[in-house]
Amino acid sequence: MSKTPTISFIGAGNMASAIIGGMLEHGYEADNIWVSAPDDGHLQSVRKQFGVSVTTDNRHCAQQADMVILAVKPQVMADVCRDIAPMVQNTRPLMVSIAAGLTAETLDEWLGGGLPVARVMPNTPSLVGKGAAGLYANDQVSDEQKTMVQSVFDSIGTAVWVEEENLLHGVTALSGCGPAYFFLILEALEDAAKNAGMADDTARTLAIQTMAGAAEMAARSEHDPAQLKQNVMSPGGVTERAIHAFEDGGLRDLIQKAYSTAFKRSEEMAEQLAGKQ
Ligand SMILES: NC(=O)C1=CN([C@@H]2O[C@H](COP(=O)(O)OP(=O)(O)OC[C@H]3O[C@@H](n4cnc5c(N)ncnc54)[C@H](O)[C@@H]3O)[C@@H](O)[C@H]2O)C=CC1
Ligand SMILES: O=C(O)[C@@H]1CCC=N1
Repeated sequence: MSKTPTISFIGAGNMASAIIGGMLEHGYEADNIWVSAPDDGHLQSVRKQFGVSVTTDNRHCAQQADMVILAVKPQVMADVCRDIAPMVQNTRPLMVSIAAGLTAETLDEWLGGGLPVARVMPNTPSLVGKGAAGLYANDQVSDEQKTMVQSVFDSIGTAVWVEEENLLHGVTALSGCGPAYFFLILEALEDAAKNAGMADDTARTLAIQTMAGAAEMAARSEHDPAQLKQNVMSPGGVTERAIHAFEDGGLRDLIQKAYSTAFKRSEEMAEQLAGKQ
C-alpha cells in the first residue's frame, strides 16, 4: 500500500469537512481524497474549499479507496451501505464509520458481511488539528489497516483505541458531543459579559482566549483541574463567589445529567437503527 492511502468519504457535511480540512493541513494530499454526496451545497463546498475529487456516485467513490469513511447521518446509513455493498465486497477496503451509535456488526451486515469495519467517534475540532477521537476495530481489521486509520486521526488530533465497542457511547457523550458543551459555555459567558456592558468583540476575544488558555494549562500542568481551579480562587476574593454560585446552582449535577442523557441516546440509537431493515 502507498504511504498515502486513497481515502473516500461518503457524505460531505460538518464532520467530513472537519476531518478533510484537518488532514490537508497535516500532510495528506487532496489528490488522494474522494468525496461523494448528493449534489448540494456541501459537495460543492468541499470541492471548492479543499480541491478534492467529488462525485455524486457513492459506488464510484467507494471503488477508489483503500479506506472508505462513512460520514452520513445514522438514519441514512443503511441505504448508503446497501447501495455500495456489491462494490466493497469486491474491493474490500477498510470501512470506517463515524456515525454515532451504529455498531460494527450492524454496519457489516448492511455491507454484506465479512468486511473489515472500524468505528471512529471524532469531533469537529479535527478541522484545526485539535480533534479527539475514540477508535474501535472488528476482528477483520488488519494491523496495517489499524495503523492506517490511526494515522489519519492522529494527524488531526488525538486518537485513542477502546477495547470494547460499548465504550464508544462514553466517548460520544464526552468528546464527540463535547465541543458543543464548551461552545454553550462560551455563548453564556459572552452573554453575561455583554449584559454587564462589555463590547461584543471584546467579550468574544476574552472568553475564547480564556477557554483556550485554561485547556492548554490543564493539558500541560502536573496538577489536576480541581487544584488549578483552587489556584484561581483567592480566599474571600472574586472567583470564589462565582464558583459557589455554580456549585449552589447544581452545575455538577446538570453536567452529569447532560452526559448521561447523551450516553443513553447513543445506546438508544444503536438499538433503534440495528432494527432498521
Ligand atoms: N457533527 C459532529 O460533531 C459529529 C458527527 N458525527 C457523525 O458524523 C456523521 C455525519 O454528521 P454531520 O457531518 O454532522 O452531518 P451533516 O448533515 O453535516 O452531513 C451529512 C452529509 O451526508 C450527505 N448525504 C446525505 N444522504 C447521502 C447519501 N445517500 N449518500 C451520500 N451522502 C449523503 C449530506 O449531503 C451531507 O453532506 C453522523 O453519523 C454523526 O453521527 C460524529 C462525531 C461528531
Ligand atoms: O449529535 C450527534 O448525534 C453527533 C454525534 C456526536 C456529535 N454529533
